Amino acid sequence: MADIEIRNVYKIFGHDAKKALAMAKDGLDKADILGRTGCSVGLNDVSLKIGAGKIFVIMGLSGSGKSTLVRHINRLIEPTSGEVLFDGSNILDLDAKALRAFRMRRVSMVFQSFALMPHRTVLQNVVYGQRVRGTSKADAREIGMKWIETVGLSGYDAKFPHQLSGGMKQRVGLARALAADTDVILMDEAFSALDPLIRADMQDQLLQLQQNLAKTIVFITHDLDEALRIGSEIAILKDGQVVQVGSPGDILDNPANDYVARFVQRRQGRPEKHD
Ligand SMILES: Nc1ncnc2c1ncn2[C@@H]1O[C@H](COP(=O)(O)OP(=O)(O)OP(=O)(O)O)[C@@H](O)[C@H]1O
Repeated sequence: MADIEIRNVYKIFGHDAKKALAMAKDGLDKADILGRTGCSVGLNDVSLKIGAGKIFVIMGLSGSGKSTLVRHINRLIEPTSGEVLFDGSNILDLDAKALRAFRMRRVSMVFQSFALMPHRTVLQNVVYGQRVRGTSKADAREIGMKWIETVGLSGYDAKFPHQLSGGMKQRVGLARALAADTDVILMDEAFSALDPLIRADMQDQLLQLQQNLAKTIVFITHDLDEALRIGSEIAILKDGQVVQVGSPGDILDNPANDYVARFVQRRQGRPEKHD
């Protein structure tokens, strides 16, 4: 189990990050800062607490900062300013060796693009993390076969990624993250490339698995329906800022502002409110 705290994180992309950071802290908006400095504000004073053992969804439109935010949790991206705490320790303090161990044992990631190794079989892909950390071939095989079966891919262990459909590839990605047995799984638009029925199946399967696993899952999506379906808690991002955090019920019943309300109205098929 692991809980994560993101504290006042800013991420500025571009050469004049210091100037842009000061402007963001002064409350200038993203477009203004881009115009004046050429820097893109990826995240703007994001603070979030992600509780252990839950599915926490980060939702927002394209460019709102979802991928940038989730990549801070395994330090694929470092903040321009702010802290990322994992069970109370700042992961920015980890040295290279500790960071490798952290990525191997504590947090794994499932990508929209599957990111499977094409010349390795399903089983080899699934057990890769276990093998890297020194698990014997026999033990890794046992772990791998268990997860391959759990995600519904029995009989496909010796196939190569190109022999699988998109939905099957994403099951391999999920089995790989589960086999790595980390406390936290980051899922970046993991189901977005799948067609609607397969996507709904994968959502169901994730919810079902989670009942037993109780992992800390951070799930990114641009789809409110998906967020409401699988999230215990949902954070909505706009222009790198958190505009609302709440349960699915909170988001539906009490949208924090017009931006969130428009998502909810669109979902319910009502005409948008203009005032
Ligand atoms: N490497 C980078 N260099 C420059 N700007 C970047 C970089 N990565 C992200 N950005 C900018 O940061 C902002 C947030 O991007 P991010 O990819 O996190 O959004 P997103 O919500 O994940 O979008 P999408 O749903 O399209 O993946 C955008 O304005 C983007 O242009």
